[in-house]
Amino acid sequence: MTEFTPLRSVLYMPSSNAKALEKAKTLPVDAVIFDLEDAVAPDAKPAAREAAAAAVSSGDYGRRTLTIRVNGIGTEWHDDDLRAAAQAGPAAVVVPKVNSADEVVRLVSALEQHGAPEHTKLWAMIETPVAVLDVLSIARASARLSCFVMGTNDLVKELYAEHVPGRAPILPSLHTALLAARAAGISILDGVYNDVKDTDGFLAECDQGRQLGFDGKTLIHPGQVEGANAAFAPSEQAVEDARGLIQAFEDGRGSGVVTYHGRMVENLHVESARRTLDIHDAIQALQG
Ligand SMILES: CC(C)(COP(=O)(O)OP(=O)(O)OC[C@H]1O[C@@H](n2cnc3c(N)ncnc32)[C@H](O)[C@@H]1OP(=O)(O)O)[C@@H](O)C(=O)NCCC(=O)NCCSC(=O)C[C@H](O)C(=O)O
Ligand SMILES: [Mg+2]
Repeated sequence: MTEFTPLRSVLYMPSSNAKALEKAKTLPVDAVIFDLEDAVAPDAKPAAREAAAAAVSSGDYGRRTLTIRVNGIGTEWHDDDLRAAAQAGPAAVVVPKVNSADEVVRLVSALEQHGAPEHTKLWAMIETPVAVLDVLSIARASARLSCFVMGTNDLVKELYAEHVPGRAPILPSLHTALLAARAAGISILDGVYNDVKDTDGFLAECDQGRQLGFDGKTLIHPGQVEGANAAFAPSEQAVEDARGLIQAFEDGRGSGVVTYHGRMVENLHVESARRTLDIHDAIQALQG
């Protein structure tokens, strides 16, 4: 058994879109976010809430990690969404625009009051300036908080910034959230890429997200799934290197440092290599 749950590809879909809900059963996504927030029109929200809860309870999505994104704190739909999501018992309830540790504590308490099972975690979206500025305390607010999800559209909007290749305007925010997630030992997912027809731009952003340290990427279209799965999985070369490096270190047992293919190897590199193999094994197990 491995402790990793792969979250390479995490697909949002409007819970009001029956076709999309059906389609997701056939897609090789690691996780699904049944959305009740931005992608659902106000009139459609009650029916979408029911559809999301039914989808989670259906057992029709195989090994995919299922989550529900509720409407934000303070909106007219939030309480009903949270209750329905808690009772459906998905892997996580995703809450947009979480702004403080206090909000996390209150969300967790509400989930518990609504009878959420223990396996239902909280995923907090980091998408406002105040959240970024307080992100470490948010990350540490509750053991039930297991993942950050970057909301890069809202972040760009709130900063009066622009969407540009390379994402320079929001890199400080992405780095800060990553630092907090790693310090707290939780997962963190990159934001979405809006242009569903721009494959090159999307793949470049996946590579950037992996290099920064994200565990995976949130997606908005089935055409983005394959690219994210490839980008956030260790390559064959990386797996081979990890095995070779560990072997080289074990062969040199007793000496704290060896070389592998000319590169210095110390215990910290072995730990990284073991993590690579754990992620690889978890992905293999998912596919098996
Ligand atoms: C972006 C879209 C509106 C495009 O829709 P459409 O033009 O219908 O796409 P296609 O015709 O290419 O679709 C082909 C088939 O795939 C299905 N489909 C499309 N999108 C999804 C999906 N997300 N999940 C599952 N299935 C999907 C179509 O039904 C077609 O099926 P078929 O005919 O049977 O072959 C659309 O992709 C879409 O609505 N995407 C999701 C949008 C969304 O959820 N937005 C909210 C989340 S993003 C966000 O808010 C992030 C954050 O908060 C931030 O601040 O950044
Ligand atoms: Mg948002």
